[in-house]
Amino acid sequence: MSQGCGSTNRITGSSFSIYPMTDLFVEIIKSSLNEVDTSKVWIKTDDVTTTVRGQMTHVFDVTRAMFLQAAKMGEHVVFQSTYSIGCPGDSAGDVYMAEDGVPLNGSQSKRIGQDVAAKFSLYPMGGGDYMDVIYSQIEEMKKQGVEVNEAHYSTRLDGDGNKVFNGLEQVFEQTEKQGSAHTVMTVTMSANSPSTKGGE
Ligand SMILES: Cc1ncc(C[n+]2csc(CCO)c2C)c(N)n1
Repeated sequence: MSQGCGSTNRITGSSFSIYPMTDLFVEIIKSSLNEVDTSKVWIKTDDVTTTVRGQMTHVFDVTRAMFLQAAKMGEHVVFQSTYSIGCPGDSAGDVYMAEDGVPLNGSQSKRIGQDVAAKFSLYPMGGGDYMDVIYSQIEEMKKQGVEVNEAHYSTRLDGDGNKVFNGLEQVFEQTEKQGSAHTVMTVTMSANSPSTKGGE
C-alpha cells in the first residue's frame, strides 16, 4: 500500500459498525448490508467492522443508508463510524474513484424518517489552525436544522437522521475544502434508545 501523501489522493473511507441491541442483531446487520446498494464503493465486511472506500458522496450515501435501514426496524441500534480522507496509506488503485457522482441510496434513505441522537468529533490534520476549523464547522452544523450542543471531546447532535447525516457530510467536505490535508471524523449515533435524552 502506498504511503504517499499526494494532494491528488481524495479517497474517502469509513470503517463503521452497527450494533443492534437485540437478539436479532445478526439479521439486522446482514439485511442492512444486503439492502444497501454498495456498487459504487469498495467494501469489505469482517467480524468487527465494515470498511467502505471511494468518493465522499458514495461513502456517506452508503453509511447513511446502512444505519437508517438498520434503525427502521424499530430496534435500538447504535452506529459507530470513523470517516477519513487524505493520506497517508490509502492507495487509489483499488477504489472506485472513477464512478459517477450519483448516489444510489439517497431516495430510499430519504423515505426513512428516524430521530437520532449522535455525537461527532472532527480532527482536521495537516492544516494550521485546526481549532478554528473545528469551531467554524460546529457553527455550520447549527445551520442544518438539528439541535447542536457542546460536549467534552465531541459535539452532540439531535434530530432527524437524514438532516444529521447531511450536516456530517457537509462538515467533512468543508473541512477538506478549507485545506486540511488529512481529516478524520468519528461519529456515534443511536436510534430507538429506551433511555431518556441526556440520561436523566
Ligand atoms: C456494519 C457492520 N459490519 C460488521 C459488523 C461485525 N459483525 C458483528 S455481528 C455480524 C453478523 C454476523 O456475522 C457482523 C458482520 C458489524 N457489527 N457491523
